[in-house]
Amino acid sequence: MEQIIPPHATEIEKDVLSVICNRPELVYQVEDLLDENCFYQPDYKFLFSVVMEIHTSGAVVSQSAILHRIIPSGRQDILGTYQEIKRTFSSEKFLVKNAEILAEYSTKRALLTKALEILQMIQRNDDIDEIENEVTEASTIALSRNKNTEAISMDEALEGMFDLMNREQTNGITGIPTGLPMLDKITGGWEFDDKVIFAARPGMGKTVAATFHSFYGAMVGYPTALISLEVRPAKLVARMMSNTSGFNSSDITKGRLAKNQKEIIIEKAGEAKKIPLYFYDNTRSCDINDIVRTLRTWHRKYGLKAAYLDYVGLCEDRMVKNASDATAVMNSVMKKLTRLGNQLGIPLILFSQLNRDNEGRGDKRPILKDLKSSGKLEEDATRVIFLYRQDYYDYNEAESRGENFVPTHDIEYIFAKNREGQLGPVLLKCNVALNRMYEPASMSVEMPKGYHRNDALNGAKTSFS
Ligand SMILES: Nc1ncnc2c1ncn2[C@@H]1O[C@H](COP(=O)(O)OP(=O)(O)OP(=O)(O)O)[C@@H](O)[C@H]1O
Repeated sequence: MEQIIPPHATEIEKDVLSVICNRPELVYQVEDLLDENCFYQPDYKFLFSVVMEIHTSGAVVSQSAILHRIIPSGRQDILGTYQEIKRTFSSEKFLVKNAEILAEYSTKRALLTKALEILQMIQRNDDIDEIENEVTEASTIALSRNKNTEAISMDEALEGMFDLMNREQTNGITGIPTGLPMLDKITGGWEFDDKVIFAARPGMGKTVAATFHSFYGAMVGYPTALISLEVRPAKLVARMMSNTSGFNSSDITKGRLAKNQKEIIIEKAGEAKKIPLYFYDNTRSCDINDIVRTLRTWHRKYGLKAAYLDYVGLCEDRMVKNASDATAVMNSVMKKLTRLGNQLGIPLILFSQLNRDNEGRGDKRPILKDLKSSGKLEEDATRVIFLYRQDYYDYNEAESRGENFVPTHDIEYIFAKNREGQLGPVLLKCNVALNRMYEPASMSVEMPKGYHRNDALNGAKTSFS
């Protein structure tokens, strides 16, 4: 393939650098417009990164501060370039304009790299879905070009408010129903901009909650992704069929049902076939980049309205150089998920495993501090819900004493963070053997008959019953 020289403008790069090296107080004018990738010439790129490091540390970008960074970095070879840039006179008048030109060149170079990748994929005859994903990423690069300079006008913001205000409500909520009205009352259902973190110790019911809520949302017609990185789809649906049939999920998966019971399961499975619930094959990859790409494809193909991920701590990220740095991996995973949720405009319901910090306390109910070791989870979440079942501890204690144990089926959904909503515990019921959640006043949640769609997010109504 013919070598293509990436578009760049070295003279403008030099001009911009000379202004900010001679008049460092002007750096603020371009700090949101430029990053080091906006510089093509390697020495200029390095010098810019040095200037920005000093600037973001809060220090004055003086000649001595610059030299103090260059000399220990072993890049004395760059001193000549720096002196030359200092001697160059450029007018500050064009600083912002020139910075915009560099940002544009940088976008064009990124697009060129992406376009060459796409070309190679086409030549290799790669899968069309993979190619489409790269094309989507290319348009994201192009769209993000003016993200720092374009304003949303008052008029546009008001239009957005009207869209929210006029959304159709179903059973008093605008978001995706959870299957539990008490929960919907507090949350308004999962909203398009939600990043919900469910956090709990192992065995507290994360997978029960993920399967129950995702099944319910899909059942009432919202195309939903259920990504479990530890339980295979066959076992996840066994839990769902356990809920609808009333047979213990392990009896289903271990082949312990009688013939007539199996017939009931076959009937329930027949009803469930059309439900728009999509499972992820976790044997293929646990890498967040593959998960994000998959969700983008499903959003396009199936019109996804919600995605569940059980659990984020199992995600890997091949882009993080030091894979053993769990905090760096988690932060990168959350950044990618948050960006995806914002771009697709769908709620993400993410599950997280807590470490043992709570176990040493008298009251073992988790608190926000327990999430701290999981990086930016709390920061990025719109809601944080801890799951807590006293039964779990009481069962273990009864067993160690050789006593009988009668479960209360109590489960607490503890809202530790809830944007636009109340905080504190909500007492619900959870029959773990049947994968069934319900409210204390009732025995079970009425699962909708057949599959119907009442799409409260966009007001569209269709029926598939
Ligand atoms: N078929 C069943 N019969 C009885 N108990 C069950 C059954 N299936 C699951 N459980 C119990 O239900 C509890 C919740 O299970 P769940 O898989 O939701 O936990 P989790 O929070 O996802 O934990 P982990 O991360 O360890 O999988 C566990 O204590 C588990 O032992």
